[in-house]
Parts: sequence; C-alpha cells; structure tokens
Amino acid sequence: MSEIPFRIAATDGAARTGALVFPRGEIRTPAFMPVGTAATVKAMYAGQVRETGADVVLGNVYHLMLRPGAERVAELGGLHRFMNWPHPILTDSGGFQVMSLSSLRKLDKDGVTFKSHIDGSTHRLTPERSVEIQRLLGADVTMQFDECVRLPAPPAEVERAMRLSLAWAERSKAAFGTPQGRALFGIVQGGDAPDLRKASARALVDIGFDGYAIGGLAVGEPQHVMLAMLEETTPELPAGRPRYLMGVGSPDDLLKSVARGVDMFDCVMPTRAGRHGQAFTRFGKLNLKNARHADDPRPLDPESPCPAARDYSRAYLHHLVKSGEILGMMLLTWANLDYYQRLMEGARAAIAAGRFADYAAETTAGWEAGDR
Ligand SMILES: Nc1nc(=O)c2cc3nc(NCCN4CCCCC4)[nH]c3cc2[nH]1
Repeated sequence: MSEIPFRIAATDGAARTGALVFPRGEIRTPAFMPVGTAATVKAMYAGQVRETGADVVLGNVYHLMLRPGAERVAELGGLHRFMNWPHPILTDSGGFQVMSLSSLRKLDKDGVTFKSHIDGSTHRLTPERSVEIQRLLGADVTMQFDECVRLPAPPAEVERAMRLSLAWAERSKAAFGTPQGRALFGIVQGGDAPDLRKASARALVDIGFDGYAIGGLAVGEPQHVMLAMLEETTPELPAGRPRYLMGVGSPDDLLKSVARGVDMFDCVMPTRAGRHGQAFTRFGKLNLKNARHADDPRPLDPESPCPAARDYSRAYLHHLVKSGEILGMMLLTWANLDYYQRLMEGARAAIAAGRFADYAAETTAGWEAGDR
C-alpha cells in the first residue's frame, strides 16, 4: 500500500469530504475529474481547467498508447510536462476503452489483443503492460487493468468478468510495486448482482489497494440500479480509503452518489455536452441550439463568477452554436466545467456543515424550477 494520505475532514450520513494528498498537490473530495483523454481537456487550455477548480484530470492508456505512444510521452518528460498540467493525473487502464472503441478485439485470460480505431494496427494490453504504460505516463493514480461488461448481461458473463478482473487486480498490484507518492486503485466489478459486487469488493480489500473504484456501471443500466449497486458496495470498502465511481455522471448522478459514499468522479458529459451546444446551469440543462434562445439577451447565469456563464448572451451562444463556431464549444465547455466544479465545491462545504441533504434538495429544486 502506498503512503498517499486520505484526510476525511467531515462526514454527513454516508457522504464524506476531505482530501487525497499527493506530492503534486491535493485532490479535494468529493472531486470531479475532467476527462483529458488525448492529453487535452477538449477546447480548454491547462491553466483554464485549473481555474475552474479542478485538482486532477483523467488520461487514458488506450488513446495515449496508440497516439503519441507511451514511450514517446516518457521520453518527453511524462504526461504532466507533455500537457503542461503540473497537478495530479489519474489514468484509466485501457480495458474499458478497448471494448468501446477498438475493432476486432480478442480477450483471453492474460489480456486483450485489439486493432487500433485510428489505423487498424494490432496491439495487446495485459495487466503488466497497462501498469507499465501508466508508469511511463507518470500517473499519480494508476487504475488496475480490468474487464467491464455492458449491462444487461447474463449473470454467468458478469461473474466471469468479475473473477477475471480480480485475477488482473492481483497481477496489476504485483506489477505496480510500491512507487513513492503514487497510488494504485482496484476496480470493483459484478454488474447488477449484489452478491457479486460484495464478493468483488471484499476480495479487492483482501488484496489491498490505495483506493477503490466502482466500475461496471454507467454502462446502460437505469440510475436506480446504479444507486442500488453503490448501496451494496460502499459499505464493503474501507472507510479510510477513497471511492471512485467511474464514468459518472450527470449533476444529479453526482449528488445522489456522494450521498451514498462516493468521493471521486469522472465523466465526459460536461465537456462533450459543451461541444454539442448544451449548458449545465443552476436552472437545469439548456440546449443552446434551440430557437427559443435566438433573441434572449440574458447570459446563462448572471450570478455566476465564470465569465463564460456571465458575460455572453444566450442569443450569442445560440448564434455561435448554430454557426458551428469554435468559440461556442470553448465557452460552453468552460461554463460546464465551472458548473461541475462549483457543484462539488458546494457539496464539500455542505458536508462540512452537516447539511448535505438540504444542499442536494435545494440544488435539485433549482434544476426543476427550470429557467426563470
Ligand atoms: N477501467 C474501467 N473500468 C470500468 O469498469 C469502467 C466503467 C465505466 N463506465 C463508464 N461510463 C461512461 C458513461 N459515459 C456517460 C456520458 C456519455 C459517454 C459515456 N466509463 C467507464 C470507465 C471504466 N473504466
């Protein structure tokens, strides 16, 4: 186990607030991690991502091994130097992206062989190679190599993938070693089966990790199933270590998952929605492509400290989005990431004040009240 301290400052029901302390800086929790798949948080420069309040960004083994290549990034000083992000980076281990992006993949008990979605070249990932790539990139948080099945799936398939992921958890940990100042997270699998979720969590805790991700969710199941699996899983995980729900989610997903003991999140939603003309606000989600914004002189939110949400009219944003202007993607990505970070900042403060349930209710009421 590494010596990455996780300080829990306060709890409120199952919700926790605190900080993970890395040599490159702290990760305040609950934390939202912007997705920086190809060594960039799309449409944002690194300092701007930091200004939104992000403490950590996510990178992907799958994309970076294909282009520009892990050894090349290492030669150039590592991912932090390469993308000019001196703060913590968490890298996903590649299995999930292989299954969702590559073609012609062959999975066996040792790993996965696949063809690149970029140029069709053949590659192989094993637990050892994934951990090595994450070392070459210089990740502060390394994810074990795992297999995630889409839902719904036959119980036997869910169990097979869960047991294979446990075997790969052991091999990932053996390959990781005990590098100073770097953390390795295990990933709980088990689909929508409570008994498999508990077995996976208990087995990972027996192996011992610096943190525990909850994987195999946000893969097509309804929100209530995801939340039910959190309720089955988080009580089996050590209270003193961070929990990371992978690939989640909407603002509503985040608040409901924080209430069930989750500390860390990542999702493409704020950045992808921004590029598609959608804005997350205190009043709910707006689609700036909609003609109803064409003459609206109001900004997204006049009370927002974020210039993208405060200093540009909806009419202008509508114009940019309809015209396919790059600035439209930039401003809406900025506004969305800022909104997600402020949502998490508010959650941290509410938990510290013992009023998280009220905070979640007030925030949800704001979304439901809609645009004033
Ligand atoms: N190593 C690993 N293991 C997982 O079980 C996993 C499970 C995941 N589940 C998601 N869901 C992403 C959902 N996302 C929502 C917004 C639109 C694009 C898809 N991402 C994931 C990433 C994952 N990574």
